[in-house]
Amino acid sequence: MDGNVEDFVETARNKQALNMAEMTKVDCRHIDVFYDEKQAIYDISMEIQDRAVTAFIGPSGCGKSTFLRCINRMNDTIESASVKGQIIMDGADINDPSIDPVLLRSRVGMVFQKPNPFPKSIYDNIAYGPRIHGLAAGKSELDEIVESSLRKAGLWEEVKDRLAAPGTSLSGGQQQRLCIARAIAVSPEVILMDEPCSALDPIATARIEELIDELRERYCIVIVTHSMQQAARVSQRTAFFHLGKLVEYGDTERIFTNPEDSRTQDYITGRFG
Ligand SMILES: Nc1ncnc2c1ncn2[C@@H]1O[C@H](COP(=O)(O)OP(=O)(O)OP(=O)(O)O)[C@@H](O)[C@H]1O
Repeated sequence: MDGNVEDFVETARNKQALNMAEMTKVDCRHIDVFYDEKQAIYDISMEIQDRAVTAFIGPSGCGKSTFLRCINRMNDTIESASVKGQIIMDGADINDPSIDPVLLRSRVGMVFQKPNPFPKSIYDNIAYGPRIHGLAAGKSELDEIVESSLRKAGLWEEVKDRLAAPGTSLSGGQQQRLCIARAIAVSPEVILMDEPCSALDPIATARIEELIDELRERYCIVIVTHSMQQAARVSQRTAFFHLGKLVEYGDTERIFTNPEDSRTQDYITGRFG
């Protein structure tokens, strides 16, 4: 064998780490979405990796949010919307009639553009999901879930002495971290974020971006963003959408430095969009 045993073991560990990091979490196959007769998404297939951040970019109206909503069946809530194709998660198609969309949405959490805390206390915002899904056996377990979710969202130190205060009494950036903590509280596997920083100032945005970077070690994260800088800062993979089609998808660094398609190049250099 070339080299020493330590080198060999180290290489094997690195390979394993790489394989782990590159595992597919969500496999989207031939997705079409229609709003009544109008088609908004055309035959999109893509594999989204686990323990990584995938950014969806593209000009306004290209279908980023529509496609994102397919991943937790939020389009079911829009009467005119219909989705075709398969989305395989852990071996099962999430669109199969046997899948309960409410349970699915606890596995695939969502954070929206505008922070939307419930009109409840900070504590109850987090405790709500675990309560309805029966995730805590009693009060002390619920307290633990609330604390650990707030810690993971980087909010615990700021709110631990005011858990009974309304969620809406927090600043915009804190409210968005509260919504992230609420998503985390039901132990999701995937977190979808639809322009989560668009209502925040640069400091609150930086805090959320740091948080996304920490969370990617545990979750599969998909973020829709209009900010090229944000996509480049937080994601490992980037998908460029145009007119309802997936034009290009790959490692963020390559997409931003050496895109294959002229439409991607034009968009990232600000020539359109
Ligand atoms: N509820 C809806 N009913 C009918 N059409 C819709 C609905 N939501 C989106 N659309 C249409 O589907 C297309 C894709 O919209 P979508 O919001 O997914 O794009 P987007 O890339 O996320 O845009 P933006 O960056 O502006 O948020 C657009 O033509 C839009 O008008």
